[in-house]
Amino acid sequence: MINKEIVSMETIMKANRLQGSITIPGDKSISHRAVMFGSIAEGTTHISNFLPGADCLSTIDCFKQMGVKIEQDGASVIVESTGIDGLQEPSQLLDVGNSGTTFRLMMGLLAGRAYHSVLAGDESIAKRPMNRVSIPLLKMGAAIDGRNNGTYAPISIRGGNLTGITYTSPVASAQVKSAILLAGLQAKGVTTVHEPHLSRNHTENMLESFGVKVNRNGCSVSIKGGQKLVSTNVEVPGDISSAAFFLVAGAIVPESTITLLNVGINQTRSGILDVLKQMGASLSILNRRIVNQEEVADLTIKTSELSGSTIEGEMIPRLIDELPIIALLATQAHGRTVIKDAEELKVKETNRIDAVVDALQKLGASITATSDGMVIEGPTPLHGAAVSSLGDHRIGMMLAIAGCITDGQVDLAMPEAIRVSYPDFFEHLKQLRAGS
Ligand SMILES: O=C(O)C1=C[C@@H](OP(=O)(O)O)[C@@H](O)[C@H](O)C1
Ligand SMILES: C=C(OP(=O)(O)O)C(=O)O
Repeated sequence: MINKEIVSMETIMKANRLQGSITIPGDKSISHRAVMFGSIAEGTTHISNFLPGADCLSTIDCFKQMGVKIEQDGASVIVESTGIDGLQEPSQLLDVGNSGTTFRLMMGLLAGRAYHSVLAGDESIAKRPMNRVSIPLLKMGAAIDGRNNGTYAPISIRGGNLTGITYTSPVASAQVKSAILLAGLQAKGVTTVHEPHLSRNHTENMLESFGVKVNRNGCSVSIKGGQKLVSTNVEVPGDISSAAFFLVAGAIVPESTITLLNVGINQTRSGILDVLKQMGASLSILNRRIVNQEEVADLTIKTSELSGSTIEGEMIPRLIDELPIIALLATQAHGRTVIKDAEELKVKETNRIDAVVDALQKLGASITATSDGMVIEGPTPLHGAAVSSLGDHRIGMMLAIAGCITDGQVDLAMPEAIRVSYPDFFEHLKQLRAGS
């Protein structure tokens, strides 16, 4: 969120070209889950290529506070647990920092624990709706409260004694689905979640790796309570949501060729690849392989002639976090791009419809907000301006990539927000500018 006092500033100048290859850091969603599931599985879990971003470090801190032994050294993590019943009642508030994923998945987990806990986070977290998770967890029998009748953090939970439910979620949200499944794991009977479109399925994939049986049927998933997780090793693939910034950079900066190594391309996450192809980008998907139930590939992108497109419906959950950078891509495409069915953008780290539209308008883009997305006309030359990440990592990275094509520099306030998901972002951008 906007601080009155600007902490720091990053200046980004136009790039003549971007060349080279980057190994994309670990996936944020999968890193969170590896720590969480390792912490409730009996035994030792070794995690490699863990994302040491601020959000995932918050997840580690929360479990350490509940007595789990976790050693983290960069991208390598060792979790030692006696199982879910070994999690101790936290004596202090659990601080998730800026991480919605930590908050909502922990709500589901703590709903099954027969003790008291309180979850809180930063200013942005305090504005994000948590009732999407409190409502189903209350139905399962947990006692949950928070500001505005359990809607906003801090949220207090007194868990235990849960009964399985069948829940139809009004939103396609992996955080909601995962929270209910984690509560369901500790509930009597079977718990089923139906969602309007399939959201990312890393929870289902990884629960299976930890020995839990999960039944999937289209947009529905069921789990039987009482199953125990058995520790395993997790190799985290690179994060496609981080790769997206350099995919777009490669497509819009002149004379560029960028290769991104080790990128997770799970079908429920790879909407950005479909959109790039649909818009005419020169994109190659190479060396496809499966790592721990997750598909991985190397991606090469070149400067491309692009045309506008419509992005809507079931595609939205497959690229929800990529929409800010897709908006930038659309400013350089011929014709109109329409993004709809994306109201969820309003409840992320910022209202990402307003944040994207305001910032890109400052740079000279032809972009307007709609009630459920945005409309962009292109191509438009962009110019430099003073802008801010507003404390939102994805807005910060989008603006840094915009600075690579603007006439005149982009002065980006609050660039430190980027540490949440991509601590090496500016280093990687520098390497590509240098053509290494
Ligand atoms: O489950 C996850 O790891 C995430 C799910 C998505 O949120 P929603 O579940 O709110 O769609 C996504 O935006 C977030 O960055 C990570
Ligand atoms: C929305 C995001 O994360 P979270 O919900 O975990 O804060 C994101 O990474 O873009």
